[in-house]
Amino acid sequence: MGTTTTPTPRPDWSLTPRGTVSATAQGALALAALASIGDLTGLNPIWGGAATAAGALGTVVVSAHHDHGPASLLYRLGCWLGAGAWWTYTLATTPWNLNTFAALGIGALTAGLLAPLGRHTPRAPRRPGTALVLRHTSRIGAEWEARIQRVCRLRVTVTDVTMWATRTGYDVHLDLPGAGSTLAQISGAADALATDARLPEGCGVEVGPGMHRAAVVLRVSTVNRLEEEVPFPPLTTSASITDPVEIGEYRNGDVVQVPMRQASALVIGQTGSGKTILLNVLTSGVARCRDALVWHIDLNGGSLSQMWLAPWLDGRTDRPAVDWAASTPAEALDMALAALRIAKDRKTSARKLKIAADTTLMPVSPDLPEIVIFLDEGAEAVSPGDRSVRELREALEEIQRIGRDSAVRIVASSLRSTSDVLPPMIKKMSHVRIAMYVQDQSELGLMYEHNRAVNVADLPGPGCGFVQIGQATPRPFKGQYMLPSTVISAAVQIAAVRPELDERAQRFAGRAYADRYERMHAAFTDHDTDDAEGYERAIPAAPVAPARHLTVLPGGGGAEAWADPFDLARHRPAAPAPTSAAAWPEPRRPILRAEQIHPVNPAPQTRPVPPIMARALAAFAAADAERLHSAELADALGLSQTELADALRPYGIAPLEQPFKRSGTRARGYALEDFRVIAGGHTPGSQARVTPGHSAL
Ligand SMILES: Nc1ncnc2c1ncn2[C@@H]1O[C@H](COP(=O)(O)OP(=O)(O)OP(=O)(O)O)[C@@H](O)[C@H]1O
Repeated sequence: MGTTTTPTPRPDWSLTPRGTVSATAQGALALAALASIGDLTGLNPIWGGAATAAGALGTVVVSAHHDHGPASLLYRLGCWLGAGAWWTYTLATTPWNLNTFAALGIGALTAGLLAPLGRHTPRAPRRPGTALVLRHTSRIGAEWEARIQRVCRLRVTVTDVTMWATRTGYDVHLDLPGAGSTLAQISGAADALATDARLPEGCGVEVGPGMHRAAVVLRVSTVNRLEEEVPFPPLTTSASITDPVEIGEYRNGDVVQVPMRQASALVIGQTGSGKTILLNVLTSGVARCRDALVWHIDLNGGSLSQMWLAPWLDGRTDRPAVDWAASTPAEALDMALAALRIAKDRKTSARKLKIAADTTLMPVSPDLPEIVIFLDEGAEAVSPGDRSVRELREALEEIQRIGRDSAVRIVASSLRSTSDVLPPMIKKMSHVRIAMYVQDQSELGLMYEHNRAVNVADLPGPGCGFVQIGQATPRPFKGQYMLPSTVISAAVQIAAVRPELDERAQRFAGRAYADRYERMHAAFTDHDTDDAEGYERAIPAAPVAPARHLTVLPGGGGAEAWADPFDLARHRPAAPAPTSAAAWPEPRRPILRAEQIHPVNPAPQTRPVPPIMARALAAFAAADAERLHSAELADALGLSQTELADALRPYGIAPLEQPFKRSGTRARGYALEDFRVIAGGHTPGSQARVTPGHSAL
């Protein structure tokens, strides 16, 4: 058994204080020694004052550096000032009397008793980003912290609140508390949070990821912007399919950008939800690209393709804007099989191109364009229950499976997303999923796998929808509003500049593709309007830059020859000119501005003023105003703003582009002049009367 030896502790002769008492005693003795030396050497008291000031300043700087708390700083400052004052006093007088040493003793005792205050106590940790929260938004941040605690039982930290540029809402940035909390817990409670915040009807809370896994962004809308119209912007034709297609706006004013180079898309929506208008916007977004072609499968009586083909059917363009449109299941099958052959061929034939471009994705170009097949309400036509269309369905499904790299993509639309009408594969393979206005929550549930962030209450009406891109949370948006006249002028513009299908693909597409124009002409001319004269009037003679000038065509005749409201609607301003003026057709009739025309004598007979015009004119008269805000006019006519816009659209009357101020409020609205013109009144200073083909815009 061995013995253990305990090492003898070595004596510690250092002057380092062992505790509060020794530190206090050492301090007092050192001070007394300094006072004695000062007295013996006759040191000037000014050095005492200087040493005190330097010590106090050093204490402040060092405390700030070590982030000492306020109590610690005050204690250290107090010690320096007390000791310094005592020493300076002894230099000015003498330390050798009882009172002076009594003061030193009391000072040392006080410093010893208060010593715990001097310990290093760092400030309370600052909540990340709290300093960034501006004063006027910090109240909002505090409210949301309390709300999330109440509704989700999570103690989150709001790090920032930013107002939207549109002033119609704000973003709340927050950090989750950890301890197993996830973004899903908050997004699942989005509806409850919106209710708790008492947001107005149609407004809501969108929950999205932040900069890291524990960061969350709440997009809170406080004004229902989805009720406002998003006009279709002027069309440009130099885009590439590798750029996303813009289809509308989110609540915060951000543009909805849909990637179309690699993604297939699915659009659902009940009748009247705005599907066709959205498909028109998507068609223009793809067809305007220098490296993409649109093919339509339109088994729905031509409701999608008709207007895109109209300028070509009418002989105004040499080729249609839409490269191929199928109106029968047989031709749709020919199209799908042709696209499939092209996709398969490109898989191997594009290999050299990929190596040359050193890219893993087939590079598209005007010489090798992407093909996007639009299937208008055709999902039903390829529904799983229908055996007769099995081949078409299988071909489309295979394109979705293999056509990403080969740049053959599908945009399918359907009334519903249930598996009895929509092949599950088409839904599964659609990277972009858009659900236009529906009344039934279960429809949205089926489309977005019952994502709890998706609520039918967030869609105030037609033209609104949810869009989901990839795995992102579906977000409400308002689609761009594309009018028939805009489609037709876009078709003219696109037909002039779009690419042709590459020769190799044409060979793989076969005879069905080579003969397509004849069949399209026959099929879609059949659907054309009998009123050729009226239809010609609807086609813009030449594109004009959007401007709210009164444009009147010369003419005469009786009131019976007035333009149909639908024609008037189609004479709205068109998009800007295509790349070359030579591409434009000759105008049928010269277009003159109001100030350029001579008065026309009023016709003896006049058509009765439409009731909506009469009531609107009365509302302007009652308000004694030349302009009225949309809300005011809608109220006066007992309509909602959307109903008012819908009622006036056939007459070509739309709100003024620029908002204006009335009673201190700035908003968009209508001009009396527009109603006067349509109602057959006289524009100020003019005797011009609207005659057939006249446009009020
Ligand atoms: N983006 C929009 N902005 C404003 N209103 C819109 C918009 N989209 C659609 N609407 C309104 O909804 C109506 C129906 O639109 P659209 O014809 O596109 O619907 P749909 O779903 O194709 O209907 P259907 O299946 O019956 O043809 C339009 O006449 C218009 O009043």
